[in-house]
Amino acid sequence: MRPVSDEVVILEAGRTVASGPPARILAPRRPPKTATAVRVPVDAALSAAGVCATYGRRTVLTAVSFTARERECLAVVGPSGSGKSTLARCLVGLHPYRGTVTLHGQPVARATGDRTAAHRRDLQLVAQDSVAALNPRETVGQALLRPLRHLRGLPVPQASAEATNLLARVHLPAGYVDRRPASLSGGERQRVNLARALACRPRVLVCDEVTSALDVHTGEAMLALLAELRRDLGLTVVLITHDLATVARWADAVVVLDNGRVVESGPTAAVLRAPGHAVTRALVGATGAAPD
Ligand SMILES: Nc1ncnc2c1ncn2[C@@H]1O[C@H](COP(=O)(O)OP(=O)(O)OP(=O)(O)O)[C@@H](O)[C@H]1O
Repeated sequence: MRPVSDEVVILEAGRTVASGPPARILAPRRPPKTATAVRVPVDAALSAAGVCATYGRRTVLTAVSFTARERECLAVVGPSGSGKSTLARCLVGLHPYRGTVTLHGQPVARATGDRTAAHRRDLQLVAQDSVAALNPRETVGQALLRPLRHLRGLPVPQASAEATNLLARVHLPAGYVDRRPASLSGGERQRVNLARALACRPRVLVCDEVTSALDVHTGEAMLALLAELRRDLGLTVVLITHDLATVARWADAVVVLDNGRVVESGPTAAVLRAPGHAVTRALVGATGAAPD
């Protein structure tokens, strides 16, 4: 087709976004060099593409990209200070970032306040510090009722019944609805935390060092519970940890962060058998996590 006008104007939402000779404006454009081309698998549950984050002027995450497939346990590992918790906070909208986070193919807004209610429900964080995460003045029942009433919109009788179901789901007795956080063990508090995240019926859980404050036995029980929830509820779990022994036992795939960058990623068995980066080798060496 031969252009017949001297100038083309492109309007978007009533504003001129481009104008000029047809040959320039209508020519197919190359993607900008800074764009991150990411191929996302069809069964992707959560994807990060080129995520960058700062604290003030200090960059702590640089172009972090990965994909967690549906029902997968994807571990994010790295040394202390490598940016794991910051990444967890970016994923759930608690820390500002550049780049794209996609949930089941839909880009999510960068701040929790701007996210759709569905995105806020679908993507839940279980934080490391179960003491700080729970209000000491609230009973377990009150902590569970809030998301059930406000995010799920359940009336009180159904919300109360569902609170009991959630406690059963995390293997706690129904009578715990009347307990307060101070009267719970660390493992029990972390289960309440998990039950509260489950109250939203999420599709993806981001678990930030959820076992680091627990003894080995209680931590294993928590990881076994997460595996059970993946199987029974079809959840995808992003497991943030510094412990490669945990990764070896529970994760399908792993992303290794160092100094805010992804230095290695892939299926757990392959990465641990032949770690390609010095940081991964050091983590494997520290925990003796290499598979048989
Ligand atoms: N609130 C903050 N203000 C300024 N810098 C911060 C803040 N929180 C974290 N940082 C810095 O950002 C970097 C990444 O921290 P982050 O907590 O994300 O790492 P991490 O891998 O989770 O570490 P750890 O395993 O020790 O918990 C670190 O250098 C840390 O000092």
